[in-house]
Amino acid sequence: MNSSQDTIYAQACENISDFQFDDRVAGVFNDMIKRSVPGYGQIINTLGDFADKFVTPSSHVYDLGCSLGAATLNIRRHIDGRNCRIIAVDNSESMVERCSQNLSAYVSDTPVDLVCADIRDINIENASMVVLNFTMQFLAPDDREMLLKKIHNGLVPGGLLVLSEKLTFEDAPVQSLLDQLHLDFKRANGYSELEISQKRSSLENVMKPDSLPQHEQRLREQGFSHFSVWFQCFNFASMVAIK
Ligand SMILES: C[S@@+](CC[C@H](N)C(=O)[O-])C[C@H]1O[C@@H](n2cnc3c(N)ncnc32)[C@H](O)[C@@H]1O
Ligand SMILES: O=C(O)C(=O)C[C@]1(C(=O)O)C=C[C@@H](O)C=C1
Repeated sequence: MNSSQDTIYAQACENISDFQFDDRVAGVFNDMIKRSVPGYGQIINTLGDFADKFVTPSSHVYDLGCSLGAATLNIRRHIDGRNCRIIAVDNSESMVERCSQNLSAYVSDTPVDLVCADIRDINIENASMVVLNFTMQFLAPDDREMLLKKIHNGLVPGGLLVLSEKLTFEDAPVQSLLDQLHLDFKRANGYSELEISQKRSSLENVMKPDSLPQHEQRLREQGFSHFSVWFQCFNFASMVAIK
């Protein structure tokens, strides 16, 4: 997947505006997320392995907040021949436009409905797998419960939700340690102190991470019977919840 280098926060800016998934971000997103989220590549690859195990014939797979289609592309490779349909949803027109180009670069017999919409407004039905890969953290906290309820209702029995999120920690020294390790990861990937601090300010009002206990409690309250963290690196984790 092509992407220019992310230099969005490289120049000092007087007023940092709230982070948006606009055309500028979409154009560098592949580079941005790989250099910002430790374990992103491994998570994307493993989504294909989950699909192998969970996606049942003639069912639906939902990729909610699909961005450039990295998750959809990987899952699709694993489920060809199962008569399934992937519904990939994002409310950023720039992301959807680029996602469409990325999807058409590969041949597959699994149709993808690429929808430019708010994930709070779509129907979920006959789903054997739903992916929320670093998307729910951008929803208003009050909307998360309703989204997870809708996902639970739309999953078939034994269906899988993969939920990846940035985390907060109730223990202050742990929070500080994992935050620092994440900052070191960004520095090692070539981001300057200015880039790191300007991006942090721009995300402050729009990205509201939860703690692991909050995630587990909310998922169980919405009816998920099985829950585990399957991957964690610093303050980023990916969880599985099974209906
Ligand atoms: C961090 S990115 C997700 C990365 C992507 N899932 C991946 O694995 O490469 C978050 C995405 O969610 C989308 N998004 C945020 N809130 C949304 C909403 N309410 N409805 C639909 N898409 C949303 C953004 O436009 C953005 O593309
Ligand atoms: O927490 C940060 O510093 C991030 O950059 C995280 C994060 C994310 O988790 O989605 C935020 C925005 C971009 O989508 C890429 C990465």
